[in-house]
Amino acid sequence: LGVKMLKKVLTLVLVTEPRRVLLGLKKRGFGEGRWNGFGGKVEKGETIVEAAKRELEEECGLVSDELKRIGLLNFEFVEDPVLLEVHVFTTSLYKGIPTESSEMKPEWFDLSNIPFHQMWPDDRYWFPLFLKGSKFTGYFLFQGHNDIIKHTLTEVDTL
Ligand SMILES: CSc1nc2ncnc(N)c2[nH]1
Repeated sequence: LGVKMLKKVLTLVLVTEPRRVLLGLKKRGFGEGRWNGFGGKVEKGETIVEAAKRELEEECGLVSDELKRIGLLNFEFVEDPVLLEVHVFTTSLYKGIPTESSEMKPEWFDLSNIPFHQMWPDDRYWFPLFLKGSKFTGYFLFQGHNDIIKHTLTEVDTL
């Protein structure tokens, strides 16, 4: 059996206002054409939270001092020996105006109108937990980028 060796630590930030959430349309690369949260890799010498704040500003121009940890998601792709460990954050406290970047085109979505058909398929599972304010941990095994062949998802009190 192929042993899953590599682990990539990534961040994902969901910016909310009372009745809407900010998502970014990925313009190129991994997840292109899907509405994503904002985030990316954790560089050497920065903490996970620092990375989340940096990526948020780089990808849509928003600066937030206060990110709240809400989830830990692990993704595996059967074709690829890298485990993605994604630290999920949310904030409603930020400065700036969502601005298109080379990576992302930001747009606000009403909470009753999340474009799940144009998002990563795992979102349908954990977004409802995020929207009701739960903390969660999950694991999703993908076949390609569209099919989830196995998953676990647990609401937790502490991460
Ligand atoms: C690789 S699986 C994945 N699900 C996601 N949901 C929302 N935003 C992302 N960047 C996501 N990546």
